[in-house]
Amino acid sequence: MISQAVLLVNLGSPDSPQEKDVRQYLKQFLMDPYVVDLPGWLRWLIVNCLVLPSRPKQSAEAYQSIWWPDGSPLVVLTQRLTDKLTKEVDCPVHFAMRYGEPAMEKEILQLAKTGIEELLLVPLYPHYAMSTVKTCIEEARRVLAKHHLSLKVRLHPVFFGHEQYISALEEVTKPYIEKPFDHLLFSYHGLPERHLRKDDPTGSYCLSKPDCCQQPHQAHQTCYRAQVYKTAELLTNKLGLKEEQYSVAFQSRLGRDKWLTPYTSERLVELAQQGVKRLLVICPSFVADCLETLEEIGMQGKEAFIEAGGESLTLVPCLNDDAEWVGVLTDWLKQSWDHYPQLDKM
Ligand SMILES: C=CC1=C(C)c2cc3[nH]c(cc4nc(cc5[nH]c(cc1n2)c(C)c5CCC(=O)O)C(CCC(=O)O)=C4C)c(C)c3C=C
Ligand SMILES: [Fe+2]
Ligand SMILES: [Fe+2]
Repeated sequence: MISQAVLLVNLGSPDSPQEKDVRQYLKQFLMDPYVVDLPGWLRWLIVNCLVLPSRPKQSAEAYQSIWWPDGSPLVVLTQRLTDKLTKEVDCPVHFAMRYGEPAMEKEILQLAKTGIEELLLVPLYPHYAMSTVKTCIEEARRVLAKHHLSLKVRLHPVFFGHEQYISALEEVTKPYIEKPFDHLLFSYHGLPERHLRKDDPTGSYCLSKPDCCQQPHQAHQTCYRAQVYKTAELLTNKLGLKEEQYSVAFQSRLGRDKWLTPYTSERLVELAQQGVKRLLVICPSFVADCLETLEEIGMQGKEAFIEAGGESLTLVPCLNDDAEWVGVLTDWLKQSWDHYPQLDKM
């Protein structure tokens, strides 16, 4: 039997909600070439001259409004999930964050020192994007090369359409749709449209026509938009919702580029103006509640919706450390890992 370990990876948070820690975190995050995918000198200029002078103060206030006594909700919830999985799975289960602490480098090194031979990297993102999954893969590759580690690293694939993932989402959503509501909004984290084109393996399919994501195509293996629409379609089918009962929008736009549309901020106002009073919002691009769900939707979004004439905005919680989700991950981790691709063969 070879010795194995699991490393769950999520995005990460600042060390504290203080402005100086938020600045350091934003700097590391936004200097990542898979996030701000511009030539190095231009990225440096934008991050240092446009973002860092003002954003840390604004983001720190947002973080302060959702921070928990034991830390950032994203980190605390990922820790709780890890603790529950540790009790179910026979090998060590650790978690790391792509930005901030616990850093991927530290966790991979710590596991390598225990003498494990095989590591399963599980990016906690249902949908592929270069700013999430790809950057985790590249960071793992960098760490392996830097420390000359001969560890076999396998990658858990994205799970946007996996039946068990959809069932876990159904379980957390059901109690909310059983009460009266007018509309369910799927609010996914947005991306610059350019990222979709860059990741398109055919080089020409993504965004070539308005309904490109609705036609089956090999480009969808890395098409974030096609994948998020698939999650919405599968979940609403399971919940038995009609097309007019739900819609999809994209949140958290940053900068002046064109991001995926429609924007959540605009859609919330539109829905209120169309007469929607009781709105449910679900955010399936996040597996754990975080700044983007608790503050952007649960606070700012709610205020905007009510100001535009809506009556209530209810946020459906993320999967977090929900028992059904723990069961699904346990199943995936206990299966044979042979079919998970090896990083050095990808
Ligand atoms: C779920 C997938 C995510 C994608 C895709 C993503 C892309 C992306 N994000 C930014 C910029 C920011 N995102 C921020 C916070 C944040 N983003 C995600 C996830 C995705 N990002 C999460 C889970 C969080 C919350 C972290 C937490 O601590 O709770 C932030 C920081 C906060 C702020 O200042 O608004 C920024 C900045 C870009 C540019 C991008 C794609 C190019
Ligand atoms: Fe983000
Ligand atoms: Fe597409």
